[in-house]
Amino acid sequence: MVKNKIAMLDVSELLRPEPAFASKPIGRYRDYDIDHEDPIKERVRITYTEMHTNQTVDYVKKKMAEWLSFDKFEATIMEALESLNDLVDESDPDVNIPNIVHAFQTAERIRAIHPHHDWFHLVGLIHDLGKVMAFKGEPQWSVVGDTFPVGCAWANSIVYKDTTFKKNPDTYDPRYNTTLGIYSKNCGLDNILMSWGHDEYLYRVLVHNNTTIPKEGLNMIRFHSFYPWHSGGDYDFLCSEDDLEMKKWVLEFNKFDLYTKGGDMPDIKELMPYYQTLIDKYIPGLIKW
Ligand SMILES: O[C@H]1[C@H](O)[C@@H](O)[C@H](O)[C@@H](O)[C@H]1O
Ligand SMILES: [Fe+2]
Ligand SMILES: [Fe+2]
Repeated sequence: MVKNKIAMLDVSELLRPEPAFASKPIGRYRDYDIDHEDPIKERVRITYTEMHTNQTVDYVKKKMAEWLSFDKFEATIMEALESLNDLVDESDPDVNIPNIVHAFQTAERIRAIHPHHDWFHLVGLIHDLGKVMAFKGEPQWSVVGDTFPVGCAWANSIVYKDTTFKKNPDTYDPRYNTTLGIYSKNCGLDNILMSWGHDEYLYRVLVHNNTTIPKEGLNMIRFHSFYPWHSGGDYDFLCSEDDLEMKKWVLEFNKFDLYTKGGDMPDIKELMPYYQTLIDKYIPGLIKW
């Protein structure tokens, strides 16, 4: 069933040509070089330093217990989206404007390339909505940025890996600092503890509220920030065969998530009615967050 739906997507997209819509040269995205004189680079570096210092097995378990009771507030998807007007993501070297613009840029480009998959347009629009946690007391380092598994050794492709984990107690914990750590080989991504952030939270919110977004769309949301895996070439040993199959679709999503950053400003007001119809179709009404 799931496979059929995936097969309907345009596979030529999977060749990952340089997306024609990228607004700057591809190599200029995701620049995490350290430059203490550059205020945006410093903002990004500090956010990751706090994240990599504090995201531990115990921390993730605590956050899951706290957020996955879905008793924090109620809001429609559109209300949550509008709140992103007030959020500038401090982990992102490519976006220095409110996240709602990024939501519409991602969604509109997906819509242009995959016109027939309306659920995919919606995934583009809402994929970062888990960032609402930042308005409910979570520091940005616990909400935004790339994700990575806790409970096993930090992989080399994690950004700033060599400098930012030095004060994290799990770095020195023999239960957690081997390649496999607490996991078994190919145990499946569903069975690992990921650093706490907006991906897992939104995925769980959608499932809890009985969304009808197809599985491949839910996985795009759940793993879109797992760059060390989908783009860094690490952690395949934790994956099941299904996970490896799914990676192609996460990468397909990533193209739009990343390379639309800095592109044309969407006319949000004009686009709202179309996206409201998608919300009504796949995740209507008041949502428990
Ligand atoms: O800084 C960005 C941003 O926080 C995105 O929402 C997240 O998905 C990316 O992984 C990250 O690099
Ligand atoms: Fe994101
Ligand atoms: Fe995003």
